[in-house]
Amino acid sequence: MTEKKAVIILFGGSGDLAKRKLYPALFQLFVRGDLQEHFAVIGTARRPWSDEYYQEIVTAAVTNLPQATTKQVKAFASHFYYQSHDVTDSAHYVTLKTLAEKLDKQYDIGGNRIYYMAMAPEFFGVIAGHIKSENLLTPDGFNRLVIEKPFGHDHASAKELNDSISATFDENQIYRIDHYLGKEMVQGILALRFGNQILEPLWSKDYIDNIQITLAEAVGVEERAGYYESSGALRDMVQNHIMQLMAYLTMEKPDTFSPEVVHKVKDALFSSLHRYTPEEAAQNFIRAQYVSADVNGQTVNGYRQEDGVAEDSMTETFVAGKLLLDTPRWEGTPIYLRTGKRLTRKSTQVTVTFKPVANNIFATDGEPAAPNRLTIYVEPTQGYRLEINGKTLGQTFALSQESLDFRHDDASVAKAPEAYERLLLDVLRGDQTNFTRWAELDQSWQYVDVIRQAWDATKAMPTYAAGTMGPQASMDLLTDSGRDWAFKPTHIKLAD
Ligand SMILES: NC(=O)C1=CN([C@@H]2O[C@H](COP(=O)(O)OP(=O)(O)OC[C@H]3O[C@@H](n4cnc5c(N)ncnc54)[C@H](OP(=O)(O)O)[C@@H]3O)[C@@H](O)[C@H]2O)C=CC1
Ligand SMILES: O=C1O[C@H](COP(=O)(O)O)[C@@H](O)[C@H](O)[C@H]1O
Repeated sequence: MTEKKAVIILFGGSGDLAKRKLYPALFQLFVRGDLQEHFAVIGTARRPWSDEYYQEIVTAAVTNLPQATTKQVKAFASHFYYQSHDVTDSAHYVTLKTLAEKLDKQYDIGGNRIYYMAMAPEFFGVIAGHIKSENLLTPDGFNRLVIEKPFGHDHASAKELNDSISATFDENQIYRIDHYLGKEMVQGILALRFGNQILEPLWSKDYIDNIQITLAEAVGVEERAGYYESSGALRDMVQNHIMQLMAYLTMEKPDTFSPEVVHKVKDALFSSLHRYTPEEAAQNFIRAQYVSADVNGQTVNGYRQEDGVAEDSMTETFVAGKLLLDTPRWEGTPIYLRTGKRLTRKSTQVTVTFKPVANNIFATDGEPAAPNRLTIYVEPTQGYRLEINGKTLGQTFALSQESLDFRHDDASVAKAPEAYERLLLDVLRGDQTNFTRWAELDQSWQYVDVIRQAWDATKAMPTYAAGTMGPQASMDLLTDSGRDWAFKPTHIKLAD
């Protein structure tokens, strides 16, 4: 493995994301040797911390990780420096530049810079503007911008944001994070699709009846009402994570596995989203909000009773919908998606239901054979299950459903890199495959805006009881065409 070199300037160094995700991910890269001697992190935020205090914060964030030894943690934390900095004040960028140059020399980095925006999105454009106006970009090595979600609030604000960062960074320097793209089993969709001759030729409307994507969460809004109230499930989960999963499930096969080619086929896929009129969107996408319920003997708050949520909040905590693609491969094949908070249990999974065999010669009553079904378990379980028909044991010839199951074991899952670790390594390596591009967001925001527009035209906010899999209307989306959600958990598990 070649050691990676960079000065990482982290805007929002005292924030929750930095402490919970970024420091642990960087530490794992350090332990694995991807980062060794030639890196430095400059954390910035307004609070007046010293380098020593900042290093204590970083130490606390990584000290309890399973692989952490005191020696390693100390060596790791010594690479961290702090600058008190208000991102709106251009004078601070001058000192930031000087410090970055000093550390570049000290650690023999060669001019590489990563600018990580772990702050509220309203600051993204301001920071990018100052990086340019105060000449922070280095001519010698690489300059890469990592930008957190949410990337905009709607199409107009996403475009405005994109224009503002694009005034400083080229598209090939921008790494827009969608942490689902860093998940093992999301990346595994590509392996499954394009690495198996038994699947690849069947992956189309000719053989597949429907695809279902579920991102179910057991938790409620937690402490994030401030953000979630203005977001809701459609913007928080559908526009980004679900759309990305959908693209990996349905895009054409890239000729090579390179970022440019993967993005080219993804761009084409996003351009083929079948756009609904607002009336069609209202029929094909439903929303709802969770209400209080007794779950496993405990009363669980409804969304409107959560801290920071308005009593008359019109924010949806659940979305289900039917999406169509205008491509020869998928014309007419429904892709059902749903996501929500306070559902029966945490589970991200995909189910691909194949069409039943034509002319079931084993049926005496003309009944079709059960359809084959492939389930991809993304999280917390990670693995696959293929349901097939076999002969029922015994004398009479009848079909019975059997399954081929594979699960990654817990120990291997625990050892595998976490999403942020994978993505940070990709940034260090300069691999943009697992990041989103503007062309995709351009399309997905336009798609989602129509749904929002349709919902905003009505005052109705349907509800579902906490601990269930959403409202009846979500089931009706499928039952109307004789289908059913494949994932129907019964045992409620609100805490993981
Ligand atoms: N937390 C999470 O799990 C996730 C977060 N994200 C995204 O990551 C980003 C950061 O989120 P999160 O860490 O939770 O947010 P926090 O509110 O915890 O952190 C915000 C950071 O910004 C700093 N800050 C605020 N205003 C200024 C300013 N004017 N100048 C300089 N620094 C400032 C704060 O420090 P100070 O107050 O000292 O200035 C703090 O370090 C957001 O875009 C969020 O949507 C995405 C996915 C998950
Ligand atoms: O981006 C987000 O994702 C989380 C769910 O992520 P997961 O990795 O736990 O599946 C969600 O809770 C949050 O609301 C959203 O902002």
